[in-house]
Amino acid sequence: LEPVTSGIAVVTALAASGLFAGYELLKCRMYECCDDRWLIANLTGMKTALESRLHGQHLVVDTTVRAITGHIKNKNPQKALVLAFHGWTGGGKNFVSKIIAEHLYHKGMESQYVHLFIATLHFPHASKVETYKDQLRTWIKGNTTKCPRTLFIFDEMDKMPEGLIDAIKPFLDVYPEINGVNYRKTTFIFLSNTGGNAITEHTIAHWEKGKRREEIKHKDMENVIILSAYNEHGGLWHSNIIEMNLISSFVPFLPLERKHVKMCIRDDLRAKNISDEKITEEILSKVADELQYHPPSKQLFSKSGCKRVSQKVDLILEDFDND
Ligand SMILES: Nc1ncnc2c1ncn2[C@@H]1O[C@H](COP(=O)(O)OP(=O)(O)OP(=O)(O)O)[C@@H](O)[C@H]1O
Repeated sequence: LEPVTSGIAVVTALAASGLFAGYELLKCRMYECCDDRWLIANLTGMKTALESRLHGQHLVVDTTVRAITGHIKNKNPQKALVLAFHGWTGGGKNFVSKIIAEHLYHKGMESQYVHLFIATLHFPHASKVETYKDQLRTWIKGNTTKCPRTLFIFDEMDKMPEGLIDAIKPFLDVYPEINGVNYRKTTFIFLSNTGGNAITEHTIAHWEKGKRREEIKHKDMENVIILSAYNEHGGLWHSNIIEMNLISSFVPFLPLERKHVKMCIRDDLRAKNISDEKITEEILSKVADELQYHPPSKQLFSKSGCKRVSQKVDLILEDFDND
């Protein structure tokens, strides 16, 4: 009887594992899994979307696309990808993060493999920095274990308790693995307003020399940002992550000019189903006039970038309804 019993056991085990594999396959068709079906890596689409939807940020498109493409295409990257987005409010840092998420994950920002931390929401008390450090390490470890290609976005880095981000330094370094977890395929994006003033000053100096905005080089701006991020108070202040060169790329967001604001206004009107023939230069100017520009003597850049555009457009939508 013995060979028969063991034979039955083998068949049962095989059937069970077959059933389980079938169930997993079916489950991953319907629900998000950490596989190629859901981790779409649409790099061409990402480039096209950034080129067509992001206005006035030539340095961002270039550096971001290159860094992400290099990291994703490398089957065995040496370390996690760490991008530091710096610039004034409303220049598109969150917007770009969203575009990246949408082209790397089928479910975009809704993906369970995309995590957004907002400093004032998740880490509001400087006195609790030690607790936050433990929570952050546990959270990142748990999520990277679930899916190695996870995206972590940290918004408001400038408002993050100082020293906190250094807790994740080992995850950003070149270790093959830490306690059995490999962090090298993860991507971290840090969003920050630090460096915004320095970027603006540099952009004004460039403009005063009569040069085109598109001639501003990433290399010049990168040094400007590193100094500001390290010396201005905020999450990266005197950070080991900068000292140890663990940031793969510092990405400068330039202050937006009136002409870029007008492009954002046009996008917003189109998104609100206003037809192109109704979007006149007069309308664009009318909305653009609602925003504030500086420096006072030159009125070059929108103080809030494109951030308040949608609200301002809402104010004139009634004019279209009455047409
Ligand atoms: N360069 C841009 N091109 C096109 N649209 C933009 C650009 N910058 C901002 N926008 C629009 O303005 C909105 C607000 O911008 P966003 O939240 O990305 O700015 P931010 O740089 O993250 O600001 P903050 O530093 O205040 O968080 C975006 O959702 C987008 O619609």
